[in-house]
Amino acid sequence: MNGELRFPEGFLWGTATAAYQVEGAAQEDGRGPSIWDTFAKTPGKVLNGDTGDVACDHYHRYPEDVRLMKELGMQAYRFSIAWPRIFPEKGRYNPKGTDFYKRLVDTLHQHGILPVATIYHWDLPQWIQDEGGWANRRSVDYFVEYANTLFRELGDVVPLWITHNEPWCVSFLSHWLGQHAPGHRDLREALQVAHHVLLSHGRTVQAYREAGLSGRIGITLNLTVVDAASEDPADLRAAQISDGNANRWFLDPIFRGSYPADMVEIYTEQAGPFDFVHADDLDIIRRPIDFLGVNYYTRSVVRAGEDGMPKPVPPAGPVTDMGWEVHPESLYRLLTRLRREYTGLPLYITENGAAYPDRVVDGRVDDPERIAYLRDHFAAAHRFIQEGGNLQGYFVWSFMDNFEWAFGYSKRFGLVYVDYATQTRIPKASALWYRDVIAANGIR
Ligand SMILES: OC[C@@H]1[C@@H](O)[C@H](O)[C@@H](O)c2nc(CNc3ccccc3)cn21
Repeated sequence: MNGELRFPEGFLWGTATAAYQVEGAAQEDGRGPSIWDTFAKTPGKVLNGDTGDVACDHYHRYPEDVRLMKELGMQAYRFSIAWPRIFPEKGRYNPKGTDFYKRLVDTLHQHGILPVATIYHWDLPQWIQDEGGWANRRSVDYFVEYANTLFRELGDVVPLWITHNEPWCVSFLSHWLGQHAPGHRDLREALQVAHHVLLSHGRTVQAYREAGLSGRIGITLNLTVVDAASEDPADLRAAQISDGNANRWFLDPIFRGSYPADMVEIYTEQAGPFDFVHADDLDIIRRPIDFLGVNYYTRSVVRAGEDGMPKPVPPAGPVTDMGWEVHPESLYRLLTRLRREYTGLPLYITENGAAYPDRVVDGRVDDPERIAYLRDHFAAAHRFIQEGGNLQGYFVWSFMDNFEWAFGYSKRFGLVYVDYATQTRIPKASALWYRDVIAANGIR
């Protein structure tokens, strides 16, 4: 059909969630507290004082949710595993925690849906934070013990593993900007956290190889395209610095085995010597992975501030309910850059989606903006594939509305609407549209 964009045979279409955002059951079956339980209960940190105590009650309703994924044609489901369910206290393994994920994965298999497990999606056990959290190098060993436990218990039923979701958010957003748990504002600590998270990634890739499992392992990075507000050299340099922080600080160690020199110079000046980087750390971090997960939502535009550092410029074009510019062409630009400058490995869009102020009218949720957003981003991905790009799958964020971190339940990213008062799920028009895209393996 004219104008139809078909994706390669075997292209993987899925959706994604994360444990703290959907599970609820915060104290069930031995789950211990995470830093997000602590953060959400701290006055002023999360809008309306919302918490993940109940969320979407996915812990109990996953059979219904998986059935709905199947009805909507989903081929894969990216979920995260809650570390505080597996090791609720120091040195205590909780098999009941693992049992939940065994039930979830078994249900996914029964419905022919591929399980994709994210080992860490921000819910650090509070007992580790009490020892300094990711800023303490000992967190690396705790993570490897946790990951090895998952490989032992779930390694033969989960084919795709993601070590970390968005090290940038775990480090800079949470320890420098202070917007996410634990809410610190210390650049040196953020750099130590970034390093230890990357080191734990490399150690876990090594552990996965040693476990001799037949699946694949990678990492998910939130990446963007940074444009300068003008051709003024100061704005161009500001964009370079912003790109260094957002993208190159993680891409370079993983794919080149070194931190970007321009950023090392800036950060050393601002935060002191990198004495937390040990001799063979970068060789561990750069251990070959099987795929790269890319979370893309928007591009950014920056100008130089008084100090020459990047300052965001408000979007000129259409934005989502998060205030993020809708810029699908930057997804194409990003993927093309990754292929040109970093890797020919398989790429997966492990998150892409949009929040809009969805409303139920006569039992239905019409979300034309989300359909347009997804269509345009699918088209950008298709253009990359047509030019030879090795994109192998796409996970829409999110399967259902859920706890949107510091925004609580005020932002709806789901393909499925959640009425939190009744826990009723209502597939939005975008879910029905996505079902047709998957069935056709393409867009019209
Ligand atoms: O904000 C939507 C999702 C969020 O719900 C996911 O848990 C998380 O993986 C996620 N990452 C981004 C993009 N990165 C980001 C940048 C600044 C603030 C928050 C997230 C968006 N999202």
